Amino acid sequence: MNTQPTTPKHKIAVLPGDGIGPEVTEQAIKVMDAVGERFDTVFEYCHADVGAIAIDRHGDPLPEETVEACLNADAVFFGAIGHPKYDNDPSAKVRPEQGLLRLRKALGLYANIRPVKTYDKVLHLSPLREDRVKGTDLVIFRELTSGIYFGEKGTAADGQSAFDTCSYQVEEIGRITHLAFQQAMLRRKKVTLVDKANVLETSRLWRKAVKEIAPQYPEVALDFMFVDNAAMQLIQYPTQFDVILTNNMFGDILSDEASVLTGSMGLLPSASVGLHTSMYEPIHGSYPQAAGQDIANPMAAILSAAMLVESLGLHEAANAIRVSVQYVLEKGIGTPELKPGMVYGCSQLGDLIAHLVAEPEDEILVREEKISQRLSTII
Ligand SMILES: NC(=O)C1=CN([C@@H]2O[C@H](COP(=O)(O)OP(=O)(O)OC[C@H]3O[C@@H](n4cnc5c(N)ncnc54)[C@H](O)[C@@H]3O)[C@@H](O)[C@H]2O)C=CC1
Ligand SMILES: CC(C)CC(=O)C(=O)O
Ligand SMILES: [Mg+2]
Repeated sequence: MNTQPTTPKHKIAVLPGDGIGPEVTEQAIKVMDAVGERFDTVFEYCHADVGAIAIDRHGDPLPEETVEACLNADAVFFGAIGHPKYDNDPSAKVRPEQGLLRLRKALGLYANIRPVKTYDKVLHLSPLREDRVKGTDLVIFRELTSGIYFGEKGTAADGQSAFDTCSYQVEEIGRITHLAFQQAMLRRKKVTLVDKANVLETSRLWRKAVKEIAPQYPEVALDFMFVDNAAMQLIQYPTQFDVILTNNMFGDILSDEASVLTGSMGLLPSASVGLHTSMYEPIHGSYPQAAGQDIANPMAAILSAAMLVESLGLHEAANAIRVSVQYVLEKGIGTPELKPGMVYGCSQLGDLIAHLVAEPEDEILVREEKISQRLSTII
């Protein structure tokens, strides 16, 4: 009888999408393969189409086989979708974004978790004052399958008016609220509900529903902030936040804003979780201006891969990825949008981070040598 332990295998559905999506996804996969080798884990990938590429190939931004691939996987890695030919055509009936929204719904991904953390040694990457961003460590819990992005919408026949409806059910608010409070219990025990309860009925429902749940977590302090103020406070005094809980649209907007604290949209990862397979995706879009140029920052995608790996229980592997990304940034290595003088390409960074995660953390000196050796072969 063969008593050899078998190498664990994880099935990952990979949806590269459009624009820079395929480029950053390729780097994330490189890093996952490297970390898998080091920690004796195999990732088996099943590629599937979503977004504009899926419209081109299948006439549908979310073909049924893509949903099947996701439902049959242990986790989904998603790049980005979106193409200017649809962004510039308001009358387009089928749009890449519908693929993403439908996928979130099909997988029941009601919570999008977006961590925002600055590292002391790379505070200078932020365009904001270092003393303001120092110590930022917050996480946004964005409701992801309801609200105004999913409400009834339409345009009048004469083209003179249009509407989008925002509606929420108490149950939809409750399930993400529990996740946010559970996360707060593991952190600094503070939840800030961001809403517009001075104007919006749905926001008043959020306040009521969240207040009713809060007593189940007596150690967690709950406070409330209107979204316009929150947009300002996030830049002015970001360290006041621990867990931000908010609806779909406010979370979408505030998290792009929050990326400025760290220095780039290309640095923020996310996890979307809910009823079925979880999905890991950078917060950025398809950044079409950069597509095919090898200049997009792959770190958001690579850090999303770290969240994916973590979700599979591979904590050391996830940590190896995070440590390597941080190390590279600390060494002043990055894509051009981060700072003048950072001139590395998307694939160079993927190669470098894959190389770093492949071996155990060495002493700094050994790493220094490894970095310069590696750079000399990939530049
Ligand atoms: N999750 C998704 O797939 C998303 C898709 N979109 C779609 O993406 C397309 C472009 O939308 P935009 O509003 O321009 O948002 P975007 O996120 O693609 O880009 C906005 C800006 O962020 C910066 N940026 C984004 N990703 C970066 C990266 N990896 N490295 C360095 N800089 C980066 C660039 O300065 C870029 O101009 C649209 O079609 C939109 O619908 C937008 C947001 C999310
Ligand atoms: C299609 C959009 C809702 C995507 C987006 O901006 C996001 O999820 O951050
Ligand atoms: Mg967004």
